[in-house]
Amino acid sequence: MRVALIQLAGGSGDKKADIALACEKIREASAQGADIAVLPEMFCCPYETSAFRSYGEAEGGEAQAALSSLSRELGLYIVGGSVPELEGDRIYNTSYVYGRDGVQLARHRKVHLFDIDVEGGQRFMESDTLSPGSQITTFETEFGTMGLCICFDFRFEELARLMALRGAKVLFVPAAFNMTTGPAHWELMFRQRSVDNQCFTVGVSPARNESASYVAYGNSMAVDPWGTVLTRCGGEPCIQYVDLDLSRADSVRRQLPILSARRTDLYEIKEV
Ligand SMILES: NC(=O)CCC(=O)C(=O)O
Repeated sequence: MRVALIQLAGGSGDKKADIALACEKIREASAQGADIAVLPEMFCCPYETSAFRSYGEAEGGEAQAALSSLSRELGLYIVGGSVPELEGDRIYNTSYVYGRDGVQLARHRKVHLFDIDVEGGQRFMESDTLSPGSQITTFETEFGTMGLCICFDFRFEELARLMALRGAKVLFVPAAFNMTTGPAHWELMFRQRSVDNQCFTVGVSPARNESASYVAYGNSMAVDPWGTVLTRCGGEPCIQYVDLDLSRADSVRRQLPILSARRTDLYEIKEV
């Protein structure tokens, strides 16, 4: 299963141009034999709370239509980063996945909104304009079950564990860490989730743009079930390809039986 991590220089402020760039890079990935192309969080919208409504779209909107028809034309899966999704008065940070036939296979609305205020570092309040989703998302492919969540969601180990317990052997994470938390936690988090859940993890970020109000860390990466980093971008726009053999997850789970050896009878805080 060949995965293309497409680290885009998106968020230019021109939504049509960002969608066109994403489509051009997905075509390039398809020509390199990718089965699954993965885009970053908010790939056609500046990552600013004030931008989410004006760049947002309802179900079936411009970005989704473009990705759906491209997946059908090229016959590959697309994990379509995320877009601001408009529903009534609400805005969600939503990732759509399309199958080889262009049909929507999954929709994940970011469950944990990114509200942080690090002293001397990054402050961001998604909850100023976004609403949280409330579903755990997995989807089926001919390669097996896949999990999907968005950036800050991945800090919450329970969510990753639940995707793994549903059978996911690869966790896809469109994301956009920043220059405060990225250097400290990005690699650690992907390796940690991979080791804990004995699965592959794939994180795809926008490229770093020093003139943006929110500077993404980049460093899109894929990690295997042993915790080894298989591929990694730097800060520049790039596409990295990685071939994943999902039987490696079964093999690691057999040799080091973490998931099956859990003592779920003990993992509950009881009133005393
Ligand atoms: N877009 C996000 O959710 C950013 C998450 C992040 O940077 C973090 O440190 O967590």
